[in-house]
Amino acid sequence: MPSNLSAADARAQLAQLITAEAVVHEHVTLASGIEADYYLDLRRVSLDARSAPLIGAVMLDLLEQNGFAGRFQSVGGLTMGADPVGTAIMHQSVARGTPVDAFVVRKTEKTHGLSKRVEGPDVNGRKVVAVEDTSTTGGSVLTAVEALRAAGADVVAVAVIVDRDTGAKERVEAEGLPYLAAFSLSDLGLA
Ligand SMILES: O=P(O)(O)OC[C@H]1O[C@H](OP(=O)(O)OP(=O)(O)O)[C@H](O)[C@@H]1O
Ligand SMILES: O=C(O)c1cc(=O)[nH]c(=O)[nH]1
Repeated sequence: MPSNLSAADARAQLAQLITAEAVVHEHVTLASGIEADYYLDLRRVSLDARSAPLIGAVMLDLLEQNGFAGRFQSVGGLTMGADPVGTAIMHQSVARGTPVDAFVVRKTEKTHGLSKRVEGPDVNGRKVVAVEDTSTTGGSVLTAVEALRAAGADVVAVAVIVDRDTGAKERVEAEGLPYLAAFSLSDLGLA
């Protein structure tokens, strides 16, 4: 990503790539069991060399614009959709001279080795942001929040790339957490 790209240009380019690469108009069953007539395959952008750096920039901008600059030390979420989002933010934070670490929350605790649920630099006592590629019910990100709290982290916010506008915001806010989304459905021409 060119270092002189403005925040608005990064956001516009990312929206264009999501629309072109990740929106699949197909009948699908979602993680929650809900049926839908489109799917956001955001792994197609979070693992794409053109868009991954834009994700880091747009998500850091979102956090900064909402007052979280310097207020968290680590970022990540429930594997696997969240994993490239957390690492994109980490790499962009390093590029900006304000480094934050990343973590991965396993779906279940590892049954050998150190038996960890949250991988990466220890989150105990740290302020963290829980991220997602997309949220539908918010169930996945709240699973991550629960695991992070159990590991001693102070979760300060939830941030997602795309909000599907199907209840995640309300569920996350009911947990007392700010819910930030870089793109709404209308930003992507889906509403
Ligand atoms: O808000 P929710 O209702 O929880 O749905 C959103 C979740 O669904 C997808 O992951 P999925 O469960 O498909 O698993 P994966 O990340 O392992 O592919 C996506 O990456 C979110 O994690
Ligand atoms: O709710 C889900 O499972 C879900 C929706 C979506 O658009 N994309 C995705 O990866 N998961």
